[in-house]
Amino acid sequence: MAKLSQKLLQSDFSFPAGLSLPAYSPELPEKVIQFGEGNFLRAFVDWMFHRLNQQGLFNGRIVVVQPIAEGLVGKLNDQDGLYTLLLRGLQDGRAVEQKEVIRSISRGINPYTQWQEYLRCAGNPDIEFVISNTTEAGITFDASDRLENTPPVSFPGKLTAYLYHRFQHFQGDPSKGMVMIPCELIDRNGDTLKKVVLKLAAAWRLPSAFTEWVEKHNLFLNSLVDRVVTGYPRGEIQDILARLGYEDDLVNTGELFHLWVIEGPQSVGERLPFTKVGLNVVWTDDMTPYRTRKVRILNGAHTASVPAAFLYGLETVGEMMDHAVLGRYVRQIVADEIVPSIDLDKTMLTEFAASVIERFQNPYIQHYLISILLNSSSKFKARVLPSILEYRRLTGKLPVKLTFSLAALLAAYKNGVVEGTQMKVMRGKDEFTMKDDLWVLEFFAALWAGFESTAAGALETAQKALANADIWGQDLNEIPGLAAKTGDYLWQIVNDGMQATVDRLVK
Ligand SMILES: NC(=O)c1ccc[n+]([C@@H]2O[C@H](COP(=O)([O-])OP(=O)(O)OC[C@H]3O[C@@H](n4cnc5c(N)ncnc54)[C@H](O)[C@@H]3O)[C@@H](O)[C@H]2O)c1
Ligand SMILES: O=P(O)(O)OC[C@@H](O)[C@@H](O)[C@H](O)[C@H](O)CO
Repeated sequence: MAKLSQKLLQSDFSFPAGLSLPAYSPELPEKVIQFGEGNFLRAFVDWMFHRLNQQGLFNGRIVVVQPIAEGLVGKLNDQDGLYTLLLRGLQDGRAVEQKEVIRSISRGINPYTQWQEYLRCAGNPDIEFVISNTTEAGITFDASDRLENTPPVSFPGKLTAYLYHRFQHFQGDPSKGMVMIPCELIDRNGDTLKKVVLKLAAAWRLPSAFTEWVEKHNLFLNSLVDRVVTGYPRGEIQDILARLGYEDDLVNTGELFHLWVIEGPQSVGERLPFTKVGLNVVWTDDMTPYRTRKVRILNGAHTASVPAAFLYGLETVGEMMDHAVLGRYVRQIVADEIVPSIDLDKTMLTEFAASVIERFQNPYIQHYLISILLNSSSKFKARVLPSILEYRRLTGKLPVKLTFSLAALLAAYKNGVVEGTQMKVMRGKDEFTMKDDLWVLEFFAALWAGFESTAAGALETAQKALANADIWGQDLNEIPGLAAKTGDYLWQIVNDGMQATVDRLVK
């Protein structure tokens, strides 16, 4: 089979009916620089710019920078930046599949081997927007990072070097400032990125004129993204390629639903007219309610249910939703514990919760529980713990199932062995991998190594786990009753197994 490429698109190859092909020139100028070549950005931001270009409303393409040494830009360049995106779900009860070849990426740059090429982009006046999604681990201050590194290690380090080069190249021209729109799922991502860039500028002793230029003439917008992106469809790739009739190493999949909330001025919204092509992009001056709603309900429901469902023996979110016990467990968590813990309009929350349940049931996408399990401890802190604390503050009681979800998470590390940067754990006879920060994995490995298999041992394990303020942001033993209840559930999981424990809890 021929590989997807610009040449193939321009040939008389017979593409399948129903596949939408790009209708704009492959030569549009580069106007966006994007840090991250992962599944999410390619199924979301790059798809949105593609939609704008299809209507002639942006007329620009995206240079993709690989933020870490290993990645996909080689594969992207092999396919001239092209890839196939399949968006699938139910619309008014009907199965819908949108198949598109996306052309918005001009090329990929690996700054580890193409540093000068990377810096040349900073001197290109057409490139005015910076997009990023480097996972929650990406926007951090690394005191050991250096401007002299080619490239600096961290994403903010690379961005600071880029902005400094641009500042020098255009001699501080105020009109050459950039608009940064990070997509990382961290609170106020734009503000955080700006702080880290300014901290690096100070640490690197860059001139105050540069700092002033960054502050006055560059915008760092906060944004919130929402779409379930399931990535490369490994379980069905042969079937998909047979239907497409060509090779594509970068096939990407996701749901139809999408929402991008951007806290920024209308003037920028006019330069990025996503709403004119029917995209669900909201420009607002306060994204807080959108974020609380999404992180606590959608991500919270995932994080609070996935360890239990995975240890129960299930593989995907769809299976979990269809399961007699786990399906009820997730719905009860959302309706009875998460929604009541959020201090926002209840009708709006209930409607959003219903749409989330519907999205989780999407029969056309395979969202693997193991992929959601990644970095669960920091996700629990940001996405579930606030609901536990707020529920208790509002009702004086601990939410039963969310408390249980903490025990289920602790159980997921049981008897784990750290190998390299990952942890190997057994689920029955099968081995699986827990991926998290190494220090978190090492903590849990040591904790479970000292476990005494009794009810008292489970309580002690829970207490020690909850005492780790580096993980949870506070000593959770201070929450009355939480350690005792978590220890109790943990013992039930260890002694009776996950299946019997969840069955009992839900019934
Ligand atoms: N997949 C989804 O449904 C979805 C939806 C909304 C938000 N997100 C967020 O997007 C992030 C990426 O998801 P994805 O599905 O694209 O994953 P992915 O594995 O396909 O891509 C990860 C990207 O992050 C970069 N990266 C990883 N570690 C990094 C580090 N330490 N520093 C800098 N860059 C780093 C990689 O180079 C890659 O570009 C997730 O962390 C998630 O929070 C995902
Ligand atoms: O992507 P993660 O790993 O941060 O979290 C897993 C899911 O909760 C997440 O991907 C959601 O599906 C997504 O945030 C929906 O917009």
